Amino acid sequence: MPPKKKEEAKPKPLIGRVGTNLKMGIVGLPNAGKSTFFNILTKSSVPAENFPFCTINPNESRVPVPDSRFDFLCKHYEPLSKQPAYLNVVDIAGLVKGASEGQGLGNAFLSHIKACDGIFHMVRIFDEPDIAHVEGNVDPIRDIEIIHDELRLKDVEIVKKVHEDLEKKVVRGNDKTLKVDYETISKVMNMIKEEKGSVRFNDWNEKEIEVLNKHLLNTSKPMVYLLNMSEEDYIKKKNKWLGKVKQWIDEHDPGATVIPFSANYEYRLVDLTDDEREKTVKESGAPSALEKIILAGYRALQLCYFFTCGKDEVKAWTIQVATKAPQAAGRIHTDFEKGFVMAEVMKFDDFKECGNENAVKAEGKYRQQGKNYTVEDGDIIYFKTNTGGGLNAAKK
Ligand SMILES: Nc1ncnc2c1ncn2[C@@H]1O[C@H](COP(=O)(O)OP(=O)(O)OP(=O)(O)O)[C@@H](O)[C@H]1O
Ligand SMILES: [Mg+2]
Repeated sequence: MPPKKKEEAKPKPLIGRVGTNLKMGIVGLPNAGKSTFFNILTKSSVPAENFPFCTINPNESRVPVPDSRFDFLCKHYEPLSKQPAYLNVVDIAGLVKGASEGQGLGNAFLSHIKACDGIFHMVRIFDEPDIAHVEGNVDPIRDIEIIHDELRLKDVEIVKKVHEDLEKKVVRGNDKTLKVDYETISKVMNMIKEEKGSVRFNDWNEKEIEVLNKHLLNTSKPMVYLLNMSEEDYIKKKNKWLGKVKQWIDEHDPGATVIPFSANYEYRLVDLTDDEREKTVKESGAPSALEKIILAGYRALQLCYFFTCGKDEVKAWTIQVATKAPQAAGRIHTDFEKGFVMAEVMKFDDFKECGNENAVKAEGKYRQQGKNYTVEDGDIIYFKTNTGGGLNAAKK
């Protein structure tokens, strides 16, 4: 008897919006360093001033995702056009205690967060007497708790309404089609009613995730903590809050990415020429944390990319993790999804090791994959499609 074909584990759907145009929002108290960080990321000219609420409208930017594999491919193919993957980042005005009840920019700010898919949580651990702190003094744990609380309280407000509405329909109206919705939302309500409760901390099943994705709650968004320290502390790798904040996060948000950095130091580095930057980093012994931060944001959104390569273009195509080959082809053109025949896939490491496509083929490592193939990060792909009658190798 032939061996039973192993069932491929179906990946769980992701919590959040479906798509590749996802965004990280920078969230934190006023004067935490959000706009400074945004400016560094984009080198754009958002005002970064020493007064609260200098960012009134959300500012959005696209930041190239650094990747040595992409650089290698560009060097190899010397293409006319180079298209890296991008991370979308939004600078959001500072949130204050009571925002969920309309304090500060209140609800406007919270609706900006709603439009984001993940959060860079900017935490001020720099002590700088000239830069005002809305709460009067530097205390990052209190600040983190304020942000968590406001995000949670806004969710409570939203969920309460949804819950009441579902209760009417399911309990009183006996509408069975909304039973899962009602049960899931009741579970969410019990969870976030509690102080420090968060949707993201629970392990939801597929049906529940479908319900959650109708509401895109704040506390379901992945969070990357950025601990903004003074330049001096960053270079010395010492700060009195660092240990305490990490411990708090370990306890209350286990598994979250935490990156200490210094917005001031990065701001200085970003204006230097490559040579000057290299010299500064060598002298200080403190490398830039920017690449790490961008990658952490990209990963938090559960995005990855495959490459298409040729003399015309080397391009990284963003997809959500666990995307199948036809849907990945659909990123290039919707016709490629409809007319998908196969994906010819090289692994980047094989390509690097062998030196060129023919050598990869000769080694038998150039693989033809069908519609059930799950594209992996860094795959180099040629799609074959039957659009237009014939069989086409489709790159772009
Ligand atoms: N690591 C740091 N050390 C010292 N000063 C810093 C650091 N990071 C930022 N600053 C300074 O703090 C001030 C406020 O920064 P920024 O405008 O970026 O804050 P913000 O979080 O965007 O505030 P708002 O919510 O009001 O928009 C600026 O003067 C900036 O130069
Ligand atoms: Mg700002």
